[in-house]
Amino acid sequence: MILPDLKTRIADLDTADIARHLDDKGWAVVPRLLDDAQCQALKADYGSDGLYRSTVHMQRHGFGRGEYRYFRYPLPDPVATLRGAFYPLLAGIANDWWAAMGRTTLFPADHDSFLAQCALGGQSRPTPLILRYGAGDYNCLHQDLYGALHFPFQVAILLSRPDEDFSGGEFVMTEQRPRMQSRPHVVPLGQGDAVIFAVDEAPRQGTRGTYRVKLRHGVSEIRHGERFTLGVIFHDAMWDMADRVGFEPTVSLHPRRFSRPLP
Ligand SMILES: O=C(O)CCC(=O)C(=O)O
Ligand SMILES: [Fe+2]
Repeated sequence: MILPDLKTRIADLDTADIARHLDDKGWAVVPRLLDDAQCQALKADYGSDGLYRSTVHMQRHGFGRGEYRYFRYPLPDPVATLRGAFYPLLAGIANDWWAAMGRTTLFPADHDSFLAQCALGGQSRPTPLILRYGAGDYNCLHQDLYGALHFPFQVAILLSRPDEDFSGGEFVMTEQRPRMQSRPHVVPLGQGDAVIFAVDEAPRQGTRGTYRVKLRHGVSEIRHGERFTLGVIFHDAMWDMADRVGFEPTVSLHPRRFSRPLP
């Protein structure tokens, strides 16, 4: 089922404004994308075992503390609508970023074609997920890379109310910069807000051309209550379990400077 209102809302978003925020910070917020009822329904479905292909206890893998569940195909709504509607909006920005970083592959305009590319490379397990944290839980800085192929953006939607359902539990990102100290970001989110953010690398303009920064995201400790998030990742996964990348390299990023290709 496609949710026409949600689909139209996403299609009507100001792509240029989102691109500016992503270029500037590596993330952009869409306020109140899901309403209370949609957030409640997603949270209530956390216990519906049949919707999920696997459940991950983060502590067992050293990913932090808390739990998440990967949806199985076919994705339920609004997850399917969100994934299908955000992809075309972001594919153009993704192609601009890839070109700025000197990469030649192009992202197709529709999500089904991109998923077909993932499947050809052995990545066919669905990656959208719901995360649940209680008091004392947190999510270590990581990247949701599940194979050789990845789409450069993902979306997370906060399903709980800050200060009412939970306190603490802020969505954080670090931006690792070549030969510079890392820059922290704390993204302010209310219930139903969506944050679009960079999965891995982002291009930045320097005085000597474009350079790359590496982004990781996570969640600070929940002080009280319960916090749920819906995560929408556009590439499918090669692995069966919760593989994700989070290790800090022990050496600084190789600078990899290059210039924007000529038009
Ligand atoms: O709970 C959060 O806000 C972070 C979710 C996350 O790591 C993701 O959606 O990939
Ligand atoms: Fe994540």
